[in-house]
Amino acid sequence: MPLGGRVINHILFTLFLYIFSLLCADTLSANPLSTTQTIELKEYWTLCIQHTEARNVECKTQESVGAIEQSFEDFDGIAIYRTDFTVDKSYQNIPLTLYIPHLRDADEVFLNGYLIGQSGQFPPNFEKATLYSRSYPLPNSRLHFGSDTYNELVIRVYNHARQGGLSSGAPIIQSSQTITDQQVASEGLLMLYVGVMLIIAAVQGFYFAAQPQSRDHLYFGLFCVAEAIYILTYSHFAFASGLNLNIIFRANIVLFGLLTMLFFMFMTSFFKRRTSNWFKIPLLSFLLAYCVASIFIDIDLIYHLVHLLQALSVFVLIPFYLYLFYNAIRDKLPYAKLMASTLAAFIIAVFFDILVDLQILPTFINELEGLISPVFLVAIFIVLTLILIHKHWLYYRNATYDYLTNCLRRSAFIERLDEELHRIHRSENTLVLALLDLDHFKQINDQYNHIVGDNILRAVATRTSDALRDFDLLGRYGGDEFIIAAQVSNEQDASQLLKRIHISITEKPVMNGDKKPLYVTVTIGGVTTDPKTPSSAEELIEKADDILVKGKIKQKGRVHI
Ligand SMILES: Nc1nc2c(ncn2[C@@H]2O[C@H](COP(=O)(O)OP(=O)(O)OP(=O)(O)O)[C@@H](O)[C@H]2O)c(=O)[nH]1
Repeated sequence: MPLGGRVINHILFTLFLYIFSLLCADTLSANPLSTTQTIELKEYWTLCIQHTEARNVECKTQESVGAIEQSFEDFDGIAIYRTDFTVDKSYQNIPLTLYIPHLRDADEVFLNGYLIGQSGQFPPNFEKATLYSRSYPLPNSRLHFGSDTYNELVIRVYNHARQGGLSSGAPIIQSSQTITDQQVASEGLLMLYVGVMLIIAAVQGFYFAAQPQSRDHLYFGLFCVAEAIYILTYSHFAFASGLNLNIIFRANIVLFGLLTMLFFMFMTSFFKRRTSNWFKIPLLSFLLAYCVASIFIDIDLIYHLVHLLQALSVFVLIPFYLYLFYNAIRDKLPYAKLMASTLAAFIIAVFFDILVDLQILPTFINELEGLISPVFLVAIFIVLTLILIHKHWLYYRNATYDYLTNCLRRSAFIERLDEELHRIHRSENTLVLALLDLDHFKQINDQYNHIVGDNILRAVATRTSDALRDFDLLGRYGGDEFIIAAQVSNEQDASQLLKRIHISITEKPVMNGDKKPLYVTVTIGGVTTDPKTPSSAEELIEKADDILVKGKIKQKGRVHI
């Protein structure tokens, strides 16, 4: 595995450790029971329903509070959850708050007959407050204190177009301070997630600008922007923004489609898969139609669309991605395994999210919701970003440096030489440019083998580089030819430098495993610039080449200047 891959693997491993420690912390703090005292609500709740079209009311008792469909099937209308509780006198001076985890519907909450809060709106101005948890302060003046006086809690829910009610568990009552702390913490986490997504998007935008043929940077950047906005739709900031909640809800659903589309484009682009148009065009058309339809479709029907997209993700896209991973690993594409495992973690999280959303998991598994916590997703996105950046860096490196000797490639050398010549001319200094050609190298290759030849090329590069200063230039000009450029004081200084390089290459043998040590000889042809006359890189290289060719004919193994 290349060094970069190993480094990323270590980072990945560390991140996963970090995530799991955070997940544990997250799960603990997500359960307010473990931190401060909670006022127990009765386990038994009465649930009454009234269908939109019918007048009669039906009631059942729930042993532990749950979704409406646990007690009544296919319900559409107003459901009323009722329970009672006592509050000890010691709470008289403590502000208390009722916290309801994620509720799909609009709701109104009554304490001892008084409306204490509502989210969303009931018809006729229906607004669906589906994405948010609720917290309602319980006014002390409305509470009855003492262990023998009961308080009545009623939660009216407008359940419409989808099963719901108190499907995420029972509400809790705690000190307002605790609930606020908790909400600030989770809102802070969301905002951190949004910030990280936007930073990643900016980084990807930068890399895309530097290398426009790499569309994966573009798609991943756009994906992160869409993800940031998607997460914002869940924030309390959106809830309190005054925007119509149905509009935020629709935006959330549209973004879900957009994210699916961008993820598909990113995956096919990263794994360089030319997906058949028979697959791609209908798929992208469907996703586009989904996004447009989510804006205009009647809000009652929107969940049918969502279910369609969820089915497409589970039955078509996830198998397709697994097929991509399989092919990439089989073809040994760069980063295939690492990318596949990171993306697989992300896909599992999304798949899990879909199952939680459809409420088809046993309740205890829902506890694992930390899997889709922002910390987990941020870690995945950071790993993806590192992989993309490393891929870009390798691309840049391979375009700039010679793979075998680690010297500049010819084109990169000429580019840097041009810059250096401008600088040298402005400061009226002198530069020496020299070509180094190994003597009888073909013979070495033929007599030993190419691996020995490669070792010699590497050794020559290292020795030359050691003889130069950090800011001098060293490049590989061709097969067994190297090129250097260095600032010198005058021609004599240049000659001394080239002799020093010559000695450092030839004085010691190159050790050749258990075979005998090999001495190499090299011919060097160099020119110096005139501080008063500007010269181009091409002119200088041509002159040095002339001197080298003539030098090789005249006397090999020497410095000619
Ligand atoms: N091992 C190895 N050989 C290479 C590499 N690139 C080029 N060569 C070989 O380097 C040799 C260059 O030979 P020439 O420049 O023609 O001549 P020479 O044998 O060095 O002879 P003179 O330069 O006239 O002394 C060829 O045999 C190439 O196959 C490489 O990356 N690794």
